[in-house]
Amino acid sequence: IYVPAEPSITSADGETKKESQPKENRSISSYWGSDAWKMCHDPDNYFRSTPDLYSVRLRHFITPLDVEIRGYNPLAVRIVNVIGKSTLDRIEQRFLEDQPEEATVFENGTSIVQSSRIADTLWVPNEDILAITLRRRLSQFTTINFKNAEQPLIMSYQPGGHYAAHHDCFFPPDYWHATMGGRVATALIIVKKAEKGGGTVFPNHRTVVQPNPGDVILWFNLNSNGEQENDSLHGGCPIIKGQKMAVSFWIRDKYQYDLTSPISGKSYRMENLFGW
Ligand SMILES: O=C(O)CCC(=O)C(=O)O
Ligand SMILES: [Fe+2]
Repeated sequence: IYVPAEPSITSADGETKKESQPKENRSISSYWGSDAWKMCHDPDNYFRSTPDLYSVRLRHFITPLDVEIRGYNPLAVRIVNVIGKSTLDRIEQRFLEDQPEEATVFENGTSIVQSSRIADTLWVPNEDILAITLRRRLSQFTTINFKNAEQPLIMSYQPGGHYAAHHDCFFPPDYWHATMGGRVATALIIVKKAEKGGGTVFPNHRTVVQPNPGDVILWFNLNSNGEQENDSLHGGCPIIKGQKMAVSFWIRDKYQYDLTSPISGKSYRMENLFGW
């Protein structure tokens, strides 16, 4: 396959700028719909909520790959235990050694601090050996071209931290859209798991994913026409106790030569993601 030159995407607005401003005096629950909020606080009741939800063990070359399907349309999966402990330690170490910043949300063309998202975040440059290692590993078991992803973002959530339900794609399109396309999919590596709370909720799939360190949650935000999948709505549930750490890869839809859909205008499916 043809592998394009590595793009050097930074943040959504093309540079990591941030406007520091005080947090509004607003409760975090006010950023959530009551339904999603309820799901976040009762994750066990939102596991097997769809009748055809199941786990599969794929034979990926010789490696077994356990995949928990949490939503079909669009696809949202949990891939179990695919990132090794030493790699997770490296991620955590980097976060501790470097200088994380307050998380921002992208609104009206600029990145702002807002209490719809409370976390500490650290971008890992694309050319950094850690980013290269992670991309290489993620490329081993999916058809996605991780070279066409934004630089990975390490996120740490403490009690009170959360990321209210949202879509990952930008409308109107962001700075990178013209050259790299939209955020077709998101891969979230789980580094540390909160003791209580901190699942990833997909309100329209009616499910809360409660992954373990080493798992990857992967979902599609766009269909093969580049249109937003409304049911890709998701959020990071509030942390009640402990700390959650994860790494996000927002994957752009240009140069995804192996991630093709036979049916134009339709959602990506398992066979597109795992390539059989
Ligand atoms: O922390 C989570 O569970 C969700 C993170 C998220 O929404 C994202 O990285 O786009
Ligand atoms: Fe997101």
